[in-house]
Amino acid sequence: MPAKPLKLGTRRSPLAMAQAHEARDRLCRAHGWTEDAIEIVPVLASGDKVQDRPLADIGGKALWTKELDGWLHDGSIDFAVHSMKDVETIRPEWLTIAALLPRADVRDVLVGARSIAAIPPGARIGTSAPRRAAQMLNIRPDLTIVGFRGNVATRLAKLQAGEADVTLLAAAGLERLGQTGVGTALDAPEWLPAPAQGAIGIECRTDDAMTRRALSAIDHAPTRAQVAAERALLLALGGNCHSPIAVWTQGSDEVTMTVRLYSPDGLVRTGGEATFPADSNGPAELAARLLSDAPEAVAVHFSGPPA
Ligand SMILES: NCc1[nH]cc(CCC(=O)O)c1CC(=O)O
Repeated sequence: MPAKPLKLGTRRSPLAMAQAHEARDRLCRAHGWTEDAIEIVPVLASGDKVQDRPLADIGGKALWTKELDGWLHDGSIDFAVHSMKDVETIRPEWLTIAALLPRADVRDVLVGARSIAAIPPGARIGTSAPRRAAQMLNIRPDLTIVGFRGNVATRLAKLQAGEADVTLLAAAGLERLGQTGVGTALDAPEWLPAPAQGAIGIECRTDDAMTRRALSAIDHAPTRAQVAAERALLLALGGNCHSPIAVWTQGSDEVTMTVRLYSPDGLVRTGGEATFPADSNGPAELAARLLSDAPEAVAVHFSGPPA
């Protein structure tokens, strides 16, 4: 057992809490600790406080980690558990992603229709994610997008209340909330997930050797390989949460990445696929190739690699 309980910081949405419990269970199991070795410390994140506007318009992914980053920095917590999909591509040096838990189902789930083809003409799709909106409009330009923020239960309730006809949710989130019967999972390569979807990451202070060592015991190498490749791709594309990008990675030592970039209205799309060793320059090379091929309507949403 650690000398005193380790403090695990998490957002307090039901999904974030489920993920925090999964992290605690895995860590205790790996080290033979009892549950009281880890104290769960929940926070209401800025991203959860503002529900009426798209995240991309109010400050982006930083709003999911701002409070927990502060608590890590001042020592109020020892580590923080995040959906890697929500963690910015560039993180401060003093933070380290010390563990990635085994990736869950990476797919999106369509709720409200049995398939994309079965969605009635002109139906309203509830989503605030640029990738989901663009991907759907690319396949079904007749559909209308309506903004749809909030946690999983809120979005399902909004759908029930008729605020939209169809919505899209991550299979991983539904699974972790025990809602496995909901909707139809959409398969690649027709429909691609978001970078790092389905992966839970644990961050701690880079100089906290003890916590890093404890977390390394539950790091899942294949997930790390895929998430690292997807984050390297995002970095080299200069994408942010406004940029409609979809990516699907298979493999671990050697990875195959299938990528699509869109204009926000979904009308213009470019894409590519490549296979390379996970720890190579492959993601950056693929990004450079995609950007050099990208039509203007797509390219303006990607700024390229940082200078
Ligand atoms: N954008 C919010 C968010 N961040 C992570 C997940 C689901 C879990 C995951 O992808 O790891 C969700 C909900 C959703 O997209 O339906």
